[in-house]
Amino acid sequence: MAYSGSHDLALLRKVVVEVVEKACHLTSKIQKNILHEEVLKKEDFSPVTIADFASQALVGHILHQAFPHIPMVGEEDASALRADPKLATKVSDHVKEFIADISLEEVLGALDRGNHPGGEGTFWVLDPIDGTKGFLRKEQFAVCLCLIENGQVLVAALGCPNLPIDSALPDGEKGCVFIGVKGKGASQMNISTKKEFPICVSSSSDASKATYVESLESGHSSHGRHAEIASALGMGAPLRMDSQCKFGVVARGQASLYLRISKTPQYIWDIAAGAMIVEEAGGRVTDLTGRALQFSLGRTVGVAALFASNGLIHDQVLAACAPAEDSSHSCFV
Ligand SMILES: Nc1ncnc2c1ncn2[C@@H]1O[C@H](COP(=O)(O)O)[C@@H](O)[C@H]1OP(=O)(O)O
Ligand SMILES: [Mg+2]
Ligand SMILES: [Mg+2]
Ligand SMILES: [Mg+2]
Repeated sequence: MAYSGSHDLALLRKVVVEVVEKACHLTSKIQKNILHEEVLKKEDFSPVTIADFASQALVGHILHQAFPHIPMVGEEDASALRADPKLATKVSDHVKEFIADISLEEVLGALDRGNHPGGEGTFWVLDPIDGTKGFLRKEQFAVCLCLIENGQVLVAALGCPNLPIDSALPDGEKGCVFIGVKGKGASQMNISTKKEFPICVSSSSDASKATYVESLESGHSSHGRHAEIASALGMGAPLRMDSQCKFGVVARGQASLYLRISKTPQYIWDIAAGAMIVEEAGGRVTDLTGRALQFSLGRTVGVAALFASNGLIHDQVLAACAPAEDSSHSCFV
């Protein structure tokens, strides 16, 4: 459906793509030589690195300069860095490679811009590195940014520095950005050449011939439950990869289904950008009962289990999910 609001979507798209590209360069550079002491554990034992902090500070600062009145929901904040001045300086030095005159206090302030609670209204949503575990394994990760207005994602970009540009050439050139604009479709851009082309989901309506994709980490979603659903549909083995790159892989038709059956409510920064890009590419993203995801509830989408498909096999997947699904997986609000 065409967007009829007051935002200049072309301008937003330009800024979003440019800032995600910058964050891809920054995080890729850090990924090459990341040190053990540059990785912290959060309260939930998940890792966070200087690259996550630097990426959020860079994106937060640039967006604030361009759109001072739009707040941001981001995964990270500056509290760990305020307690560790040495690490804070390292982060700041990385950001300075892109914004020469930024001060340490501005870096910390830009990081703390991620503390917005979400809900109704207009705000950015940023996951500065989605798939930090993949990032540390030197595998897939994504920089995920979108703008939400009253629960609708208007513009989204997924920067995937390590994803092969052509899925038929897994050892070929890597590094792409998936882009979605409300009502205008989705595209894939090559990070180094800037070449861009429209993408669309697969045209396969036979679930038994479809490829599905899931997290590489068995602790992030239930591989066992995914396998039961896949088996009911007659699907083969999954493709496993870290991060929202999985949404990109569905959006460009490389896989027809992304299953994410977790036990914890999903954060909007883990879902919103990728889900919108799949929808703009012609696919569908819902919870296991077929309800659309809600991005105006706060910092989570309220559900723990969801899937993205090419649309054509969506009802078949819903039917396969239905019999054994525990209702406690579906709603946390
Ligand atoms: N225990 C967990 N359960 C579900 N998701 C998690 C868990 N720990 C981290 N995540 C988040 O899951 C996403 C990665 O999922 P995947 O396994 O599909 O790559 C990331 O957003 C990651 O956060 P982060 O952004 O910090 O990497
Ligand atoms: Mg994290
Ligand atoms: Mg994430
Ligand atoms: Mg993250």
